[in-house]
Amino acid sequence: MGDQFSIPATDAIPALRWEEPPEGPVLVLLDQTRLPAEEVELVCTDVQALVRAIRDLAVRGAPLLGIAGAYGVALAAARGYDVDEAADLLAAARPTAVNLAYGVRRAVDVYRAALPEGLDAAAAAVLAEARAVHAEDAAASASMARRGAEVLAELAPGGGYRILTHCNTGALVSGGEGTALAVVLAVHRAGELRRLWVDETRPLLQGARLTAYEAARTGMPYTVLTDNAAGSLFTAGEVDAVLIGADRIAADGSTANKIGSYPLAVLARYHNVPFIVVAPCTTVDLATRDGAAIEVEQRPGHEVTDLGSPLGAQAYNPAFDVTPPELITAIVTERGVVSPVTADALRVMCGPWAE
Ligand SMILES: CSC[C@@H](O)[C@@H](O)C(=O)COP(=O)(O)O
Repeated sequence: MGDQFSIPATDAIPALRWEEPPEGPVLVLLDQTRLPAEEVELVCTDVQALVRAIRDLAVRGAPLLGIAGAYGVALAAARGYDVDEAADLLAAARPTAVNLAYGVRRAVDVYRAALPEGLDAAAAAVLAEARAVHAEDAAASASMARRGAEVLAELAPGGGYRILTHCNTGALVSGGEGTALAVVLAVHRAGELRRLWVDETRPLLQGARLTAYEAARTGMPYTVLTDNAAGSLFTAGEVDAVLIGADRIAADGSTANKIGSYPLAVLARYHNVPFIVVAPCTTVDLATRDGAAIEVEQRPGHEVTDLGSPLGAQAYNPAFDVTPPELITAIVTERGVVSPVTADALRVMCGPWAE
């Protein structure tokens, strides 16, 4: 079994970092299952521990999973484990966010290419690659924030925005400030955020716990609502735009994101409100043809029934749903914006490496 232990978190609260204490390299994660009640870090000394942290959602969110996957391969290499076996375990830890497989593959490719120079050189090369994946995501986040704020101004002119978001897409899922929440933060810094509506995001409350935590830390005006209150909010004319992230965007623009995203897209269309997806090109998977081809992770039923269902109650608990491209007003990446969402425009923006 993998080795994990907990320590109090520091002030800076990075979602993840690499450390090299005398006992050997470790990957330190902010344990997102314990936020906001406790800021505690989880120290992973081996790949099994990291895989468990990924499955338990201690580390989560598509871009961060890619970063964690790359560092996981680096950890295996640095500690002398079987790198191929570690890579397989990591890539299979969660199936929907394509970033995880992407980060693992990038790290393994670099490891294999460097192996003729020796094990130490290969371990150093793969760590450098993991750091590059991390840094590139930070840069992508900054670019998405800028582009997203511009798109919002075009699609919903007027400023003073009331933005509805779902799940958690901020610094907790990124090497930088995140995806959709990075855009919201840019709007807030520009003095144009009237209100951030935070869907609580059942069953694991990534909105009520994590987005609210980030909104509070950054001083945004925010309000948490139950997922099923969103319709009333639209009816009341209280939403100017919906901004969400993505776990996988198929070649046709179909977008898998946290369960409950698709109903928001339907509501947004009915109420004529822009529905904007913000994600790096590492989330675009041109090898996945369409929404039906996206594997949706099914989570354990107790996550749904724990709140008081009778013992033995069955649960339907998909982690994600898929929004078809025709319901998405725009997809914003670090490379540009597609609106309307078409397969050709996506390929031009994120190909050829996403293929
Ligand atoms: C930039 S994060 C985009 C998505 O990864 C996010 O919205 C999401 O659905 C995360 O789901 P989670 O199950 O918490 O990993």
